[in-house]
Amino acid sequence: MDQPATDPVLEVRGATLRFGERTLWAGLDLQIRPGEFVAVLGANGSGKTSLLRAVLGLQPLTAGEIRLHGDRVRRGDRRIGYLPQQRLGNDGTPVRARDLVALGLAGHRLGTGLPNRSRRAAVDAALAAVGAERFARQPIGVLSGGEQQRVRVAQALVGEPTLLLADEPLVSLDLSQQRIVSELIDDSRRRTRCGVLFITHDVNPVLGMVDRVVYLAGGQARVGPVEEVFTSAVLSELYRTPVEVIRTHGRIIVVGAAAHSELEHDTGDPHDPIAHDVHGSGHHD
Ligand SMILES: Nc1ncnc2c1ncn2[C@@H]1O[C@H](COP(=O)(O)OP(=O)(O)OP(=O)(O)O)[C@@H](O)[C@H]1O
Repeated sequence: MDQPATDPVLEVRGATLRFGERTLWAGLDLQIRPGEFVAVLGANGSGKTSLLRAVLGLQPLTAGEIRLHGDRVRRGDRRIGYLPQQRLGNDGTPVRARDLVALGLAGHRLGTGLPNRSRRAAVDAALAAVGAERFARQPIGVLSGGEQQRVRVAQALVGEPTLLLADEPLVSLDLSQQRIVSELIDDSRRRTRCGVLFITHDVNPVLGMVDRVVYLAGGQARVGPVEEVFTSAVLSELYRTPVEVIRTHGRIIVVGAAAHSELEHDTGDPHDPIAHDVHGSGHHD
């Protein structure tokens, strides 16, 4: 990492989130520096989206604090680009891809402070960066899932955020589209030096890209490089049940031996809930 740019973009200190008796995560410490790519993993309901909502200033913590460039997080901070969990498909909305990207400038200094020509140039550059020029004038609903997701990446990045939050951007995409979208985000963070916090059910599509992972399970969190967190010992401790981590053909497979209380409510796969969750083959909600 370049020396002058080492001040963290995001600092999470001692963050704890409880809903009633239930602790989603406790004592979470995490720093993201410019250009760092951090993936958030964990079973369904482990609190991944809640963590992103806390960073967005939408979810108050039970304890601890979250700072963005040293400031306490607050709603609507334009230094954050947000790629929400998407609903793909044609909802009949006639909004064109480039209009959606332009919405990423709404309320932004680039959106209000610049002449139209500069705004158009910013949108064009964002579309070009994700290779979406070809379908920029088409209604978003007619695009493929991967194309839609490229447009959403452009929308999240057009305001030049210093932190990109992505909530399961690979879900519903086939393997080649997963690769395209994750590489786009990887290229963007290298080019713009934005930090990335990226939720994914499956670590494999981002294996060669992520600097560190945050693994949430059993009310606990582990933060570290993939090779330190994805071990049978660490995941068995987090899940409080024997879990086997297998590396084969450059992929990581996590096999859970038994059901776990945290997973009972919604995995839909009573035989192998952890493997199901980690590999994201059957996303819910
Ligand atoms: N405001 C709230 N009040 C009470 N419970 C909540 C609230 N927000 C979230 N929860 C609960 O916290 C748990 C974690 O939710 P969250 O969406 O963060 O999990 P997740 O890890 O993103 O799950 P998934 O992988 O299923 O998307 C869920 O059981 C959810 O119902």
